[in-house]
Amino acid sequence: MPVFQPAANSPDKSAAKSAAKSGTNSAANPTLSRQACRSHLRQQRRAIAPSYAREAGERVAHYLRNSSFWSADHIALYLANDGELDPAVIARAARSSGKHLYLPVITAEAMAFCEWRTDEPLRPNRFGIGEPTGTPVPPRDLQLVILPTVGWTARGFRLGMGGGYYDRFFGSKQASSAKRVALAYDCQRDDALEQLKEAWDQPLDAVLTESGILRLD
Ligand SMILES: Nc1nc2c(c(=O)[nH]1)N(C=O)[C@@H](CNc1ccc(C(=O)N[C@@H](CCC(=O)O)C(=O)O)cc1)CN2
Ligand SMILES: Nc1ncnc2c1ncn2[C@@H]1O[C@H](COP(=O)(O)OP(=O)(O)OP(=O)(O)O)[C@@H](O)[C@H]1O
Repeated sequence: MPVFQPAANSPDKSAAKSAAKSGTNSAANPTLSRQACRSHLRQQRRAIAPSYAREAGERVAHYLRNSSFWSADHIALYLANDGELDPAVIARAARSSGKHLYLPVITAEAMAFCEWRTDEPLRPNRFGIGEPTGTPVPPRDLQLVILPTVGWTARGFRLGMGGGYYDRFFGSKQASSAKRVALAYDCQRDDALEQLKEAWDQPLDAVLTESGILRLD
């Protein structure tokens, strides 16, 4: 049985601070800093043991089902890639409760969500992640969006893969009013990432990890 502990997150081990030490975290070049932090945090994420990952997937489904976020009937999530915390158990629980699920579908810059029907064949996007082939759902129809995460802070800042897809989705004119819950491991928390915040970064409603739900309201 894996042991679950709060993130070992001493300031010196933080991705943002180590990027600073290696000279990549200059305020003059926030893009480079983000890249350095992403690379460090993604490496850490990929190193998580499969048994820990499985238990974490069960735990986050348990926490979510016991939260007010579970009242949503239209839920966007993602197919795990690159060591991301896998929402598969959440997806199974949602399907057996009769909820509608949606997956991201990307074009060059934009992202929409299409319904993910049971047993529907998916088409890989340019990153090799499967996508449904139907019509995009109007963003206002989504009630809960579970976001893939590279890094997060206790104040609700999220660092993603760097495409800016989720920020553009939530920042767009027909913006979705869906609740935004980042799904991540405790070890992806690095409060020093706050320094990298930009005007376009969209706030989260909560962060869901193997330890519980951190609400940000
Ligand atoms: N599971 C999952 N689905 C998602 C996202 C995500 O972060 N996770 N996205 C969140 O926005 C969108 C896709 N964005 C992505 C951006 C970069 C890479 C990626 O693997 N990049 C490679 C470089 C590959 C290349 O340049 O061809 C890399 O950084 O190693 C994957 C997904 C929509 N779907
Ligand atoms: N609302 C927006 N309008 C225009 N450009 C944006 C917007 N949001 C993000 N971008 C662009 O997208 C790029 C990547 O953004 P960012 O580093 O925040 O991505 P991310 O949140 O890590 O990625 P993702 O959401 O795809 O996982 C930024 O450099 C910025 O130029």
